[in-house]
Amino acid sequence: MGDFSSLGLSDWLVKQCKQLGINKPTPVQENCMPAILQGRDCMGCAKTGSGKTAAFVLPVLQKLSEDPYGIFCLVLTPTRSLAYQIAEQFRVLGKPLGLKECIIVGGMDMVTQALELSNQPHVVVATPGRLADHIRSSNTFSMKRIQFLILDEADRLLEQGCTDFTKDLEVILEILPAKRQTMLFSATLTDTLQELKSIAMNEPFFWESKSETRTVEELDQRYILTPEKVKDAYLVHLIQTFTDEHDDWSIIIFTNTCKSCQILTMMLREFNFPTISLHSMMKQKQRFANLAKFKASVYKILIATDVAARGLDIPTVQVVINHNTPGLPKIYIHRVGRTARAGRNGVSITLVTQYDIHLIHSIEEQIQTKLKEYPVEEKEVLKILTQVNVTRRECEIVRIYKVPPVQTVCKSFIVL
Ligand SMILES: Nc1ncnc2c1ncn2[C@@H]1O[C@H](COP(=O)(O)OP(=O)(O)OP(=O)(O)O)[C@@H](O)[C@H]1O
Repeated sequence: MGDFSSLGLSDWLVKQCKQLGINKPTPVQENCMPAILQGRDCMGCAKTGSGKTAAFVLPVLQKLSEDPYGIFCLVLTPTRSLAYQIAEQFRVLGKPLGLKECIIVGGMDMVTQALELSNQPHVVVATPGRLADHIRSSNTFSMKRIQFLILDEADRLLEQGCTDFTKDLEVILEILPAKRQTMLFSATLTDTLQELKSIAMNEPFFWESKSETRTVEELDQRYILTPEKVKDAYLVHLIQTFTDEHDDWSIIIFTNTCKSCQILTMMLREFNFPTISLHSMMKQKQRFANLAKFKASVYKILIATDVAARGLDIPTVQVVINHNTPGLPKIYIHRVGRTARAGRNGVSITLVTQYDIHLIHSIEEQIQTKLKEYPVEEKEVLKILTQVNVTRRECEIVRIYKVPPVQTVCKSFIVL
């Protein structure tokens, strides 16, 4: 493996990388960066946590330093928190350039954003919905001269899921110049390859990490088979065990709905676990505040919907628990990819009910890895079962009627 200089990066950028502990390029960086620096469109598909962000940030900064003007680069990404994370990488690595970047996401003030856009930032990082709103409602900025368009988590941007970005993407693509460099990155590009190729108009350089498996080797992937009614007791038992044994570990628990996210958060708090949540029914300010507290390890447990499944890079996350089995292997790959990043170890545990066994089989087939059973002392789980279920019921009532519990059961008898 070469170093960053041999890939064509300038000394000042190599120095910036070193300061951040980025010394040797990862395979996706080593393979994609020379093509990008040569001016080619590029599609990069590499596992979670493998450094895809720097693979596009570094060449853009290099080109920007050669011919700086704004607006030079547009990055689109599916979630607001990811937009902030990407902008942060541009800001830190591009510090010597005096880089002006601007973040355009929903939930924040439109007028302030419009002003920032009209100030000609070098890099705009946006979620498609809010940027399309600005394009529809204002003519105070132009993207006619952008040189780079980057679609991060590109497959998500193009799929027609519960949040459908395709209409907004059409509005955005309409105002971009045809002559530009387009880059598409994700850990799961292959399902939507044809649609993606049509966005990168010039025959793109395509790089995919050669590996049998689609998840990283450092990730220990486990499952627990449990009846639906015992699931929460397993969850409490797991959290208790991890927090007892590893006080420096952070844990993300994924669940499928905002409601479930709220109830589980309340329930784990009743057991005195330092828990915080992230889901789309929360106000944007609250989402940022919660994520910041989790990143700073003020709270060690985050309960999230799939709004946090992609891209988030939090090195302290050692465990991912899937409270529900994801319906799509792709979602599983992104969720468990929140741990075991950049060569670190991590564990994922998926709670599987009798109705989810077929889902696990299709996940295993896609990732080309067999999940191993996670050993649990069942009698310890049964000891807390009634108490956990009573607490959950109380939390459901509190959530509906927004009244505090009439009586709080003593939870201190959980001994593990
Ligand atoms: N060459 C490198 N050497 C060491 N660490 C690196 C290198 N490049 C990037 N990193 C670090 O690796 C971590 C993961 O990188 P990044 O978030 O870009 O992953 P990703 O491939 O985009 O993952 P995902 O698919 O989950 O979005 C970051 O903390 C980043 O700073």
